[in-house]
Amino acid sequence: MIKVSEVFLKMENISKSFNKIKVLKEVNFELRKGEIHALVGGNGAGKSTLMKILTGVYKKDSGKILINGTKVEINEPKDAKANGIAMVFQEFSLVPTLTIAQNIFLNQEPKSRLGFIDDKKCLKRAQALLNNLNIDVPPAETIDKYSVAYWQLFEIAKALSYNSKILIMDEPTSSLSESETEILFDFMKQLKDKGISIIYISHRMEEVLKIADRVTILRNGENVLTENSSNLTLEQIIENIVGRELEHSFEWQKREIGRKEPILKVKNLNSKRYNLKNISFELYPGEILGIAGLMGSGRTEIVESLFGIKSYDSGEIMINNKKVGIESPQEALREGLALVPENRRTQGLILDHSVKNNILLPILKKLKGKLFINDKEGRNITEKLIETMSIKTDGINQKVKFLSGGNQQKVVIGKWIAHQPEIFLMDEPTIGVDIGAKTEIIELIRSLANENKAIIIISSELQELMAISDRIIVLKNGSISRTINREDIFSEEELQYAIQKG
Ligand SMILES: Nc1ncnc2c1ncn2[C@@H]1O[C@H](COP(=O)(O)OP(=O)(O)OP(=O)(O)O)[C@@H](O)[C@H]1O
Repeated sequence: MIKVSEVFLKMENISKSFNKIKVLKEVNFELRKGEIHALVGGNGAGKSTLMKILTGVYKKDSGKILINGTKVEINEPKDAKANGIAMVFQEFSLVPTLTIAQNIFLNQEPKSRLGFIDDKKCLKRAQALLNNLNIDVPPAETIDKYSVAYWQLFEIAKALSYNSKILIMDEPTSSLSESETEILFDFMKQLKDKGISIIYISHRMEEVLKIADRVTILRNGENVLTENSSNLTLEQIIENIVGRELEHSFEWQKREIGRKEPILKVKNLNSKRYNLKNISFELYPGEILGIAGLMGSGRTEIVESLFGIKSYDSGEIMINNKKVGIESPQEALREGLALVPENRRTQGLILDHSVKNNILLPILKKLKGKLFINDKEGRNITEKLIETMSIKTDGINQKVKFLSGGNQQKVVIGKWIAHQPEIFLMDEPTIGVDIGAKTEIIELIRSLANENKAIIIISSELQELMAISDRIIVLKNGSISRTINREDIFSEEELQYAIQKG
């Protein structure tokens, strides 16, 4: 066992500005050998920027970095790699059709003397690495046979393949189920015992308290606290992140819904390709319907089928008692649906466009005056949304790619709110969103429902699902195993049990 005390990495007085705006203000951060150190903070607090400086993606304006007491210069990614610093990517960079070994050594394949890729050497090295990490899988197998939790482990193995001593993990559990998270946490504890230090970025505070030895909180580019996690409570962490008491909470409120005529009826939806079996349910105006289930249970497939992204073999979708045959997102929009997708980077935003253009995109037609687009109205809508959703941006013309992850997510939601659909489909709408904004988004969804909008929400965060849903559909292997009124569920554990057992 490594004794967690030796300071391994020190970042001293790190400052960084973008366009004269200081996003890091003399930040100090320290990492011990064999330590799991959580780096937390609100959206735009500066976590990623600090880590991008450590990994050589951005250059710091001032401050210094020391490893084992010696000052190091990290000016580009290869300097970070040479100093044993590796980032585990949240958006997986693995290729499903390649083997575990090929994925681990992708772009750094062992070569034969003649310069060809040496598959045997690759397999042997992968086996040694996997053995060392106690990952019991055959390296010659393709990775598509494994669950996302294992993909995470392969990503970590890949990061460790060049002898990294510091691992940076950015929201690693956001697409993992509870049991998969356990697999990852056990693995992280093993790495810790091997003397590897982990910087753990997360917006899930219960997990932070569970896995981290110490916690550093950034707020508005400043380090406001570094403390042993055993000395901290959940409330203290949240208060320091937000800088004030939370305005809203995760408490469930019973809402009255007039269940006369459903706005949406789904009857016997089947899809062999996407493994959906006899999906039938109804959604009422003003209702928030939660969808719970494990990864791969068919949650995303249902909303994508409704939105015309995925096709289905048989079944019926009715909106306002009229049968619809939605075959594309454009048709779905016309029928009054909107989807906040799970993967905002590829499906939700045009990163090179401004906040304003992204928000106005779905309503451009509505804004078109006789000859030109009504710019003033567009600006007003955008400014109002930025304010109500507390989107942290330099202005309405800032390119979305320069916003922090959580603020990008708010833009995705904002753009569909501006569109004012009758039916909202939301797939993990608060992934990457900080705790303060999460409660605000929950409140916002409630107010949409109070305006009689109908909402379907998928979330793997049960606390969130319990806080917001009026009814919950539980999915198992592509079928609805149960539909439960929220008032009949008394604890998160009960819902967890229903999800696992069906
Ligand atoms: N390349 C850039 N150009 C301009 N501004 C930037 C750039 N990168 C980051 N910023 C700004 O710096 C601030 C800090 O962003 P950063 O991504 O570090 O936040 P974060 O704490 O990681 O947030 P999140 O939890 O949302 O991921 C934000 O206001 C962001 O808009």
